[in-house]
Amino acid sequence: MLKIDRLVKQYPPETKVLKGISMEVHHGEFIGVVGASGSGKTTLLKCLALQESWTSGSYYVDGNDVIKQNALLKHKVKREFAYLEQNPVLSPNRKAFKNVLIGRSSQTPLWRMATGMVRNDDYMGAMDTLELLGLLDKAKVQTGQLSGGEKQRVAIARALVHGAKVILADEPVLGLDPHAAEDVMRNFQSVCQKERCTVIAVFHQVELAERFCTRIIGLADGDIKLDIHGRKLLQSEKRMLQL
Ligand SMILES: Nc1ncnc2c1ncn2[C@@H]1O[C@H](COP(=O)(O)OP(=O)(O)OP(=O)(O)O)[C@@H](O)[C@H]1O
Repeated sequence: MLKIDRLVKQYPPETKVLKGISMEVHHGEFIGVVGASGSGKTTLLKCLALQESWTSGSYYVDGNDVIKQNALLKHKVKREFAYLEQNPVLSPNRKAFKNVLIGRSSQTPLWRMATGMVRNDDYMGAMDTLELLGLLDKAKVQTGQLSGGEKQRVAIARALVHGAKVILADEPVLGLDPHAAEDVMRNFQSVCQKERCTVIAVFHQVELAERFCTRIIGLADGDIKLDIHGRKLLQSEKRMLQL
């Protein structure tokens, strides 16, 4: 479904952060990206989400060359891919479902955004997604009053609500205690399985990637140094990735 061929990302004047990443991603995979701080994990996700330009390389989505083709295809990719940023910003004074609705804003006419009049479909979509994430009972609670794990699930719901096929999540459980992180990950995984999403997620904690991902990619110094399926990392592999 995704084919990345020799992706190079260089920031001016000459900081080469990604040095020629090649990989294929198949439909339904749940990939964990691990690596030491500064290895290029966030940059990789941003390039895949087209939030960052590519210095060079080819990118095929369902066989279409995204880099070379027209703006329409880029727009389609951006719409069908959800990018869940590190530390997502939520409005604490809005109810949880209103924060989720922001995820549908690209499909909402301006006048509705301005007047706050929500279409029934949008409302139902937000509530359905919150239910899938086990948060229906908190849908009308002010977001600022939710726990860290609940806020994280609101952010995930916001990313999911526009029916994304591919989810690119940067540290989806950042800052949560192990118990809450496990809970959020379990929800996240089951929703993605149910909705048949493909996921690429960055993790600081290798154990979470080992527990929830079907495949683990290890980055070091801007390149893929490890690509394993269905098993834990060996101690020697952790040392190589400086984890
Ligand atoms: N906009 C930018 N301009 C210049 N250099 C950048 C920019 N963004 C990132 N970098 C550099 O690219 C390198 C990789 O950054 P990136 O955020 O991708 O790493 P990471 O593996 O996600 O790190 P962490 O685990 O600490 O979040 C870092 O050395 C960083 O300083």
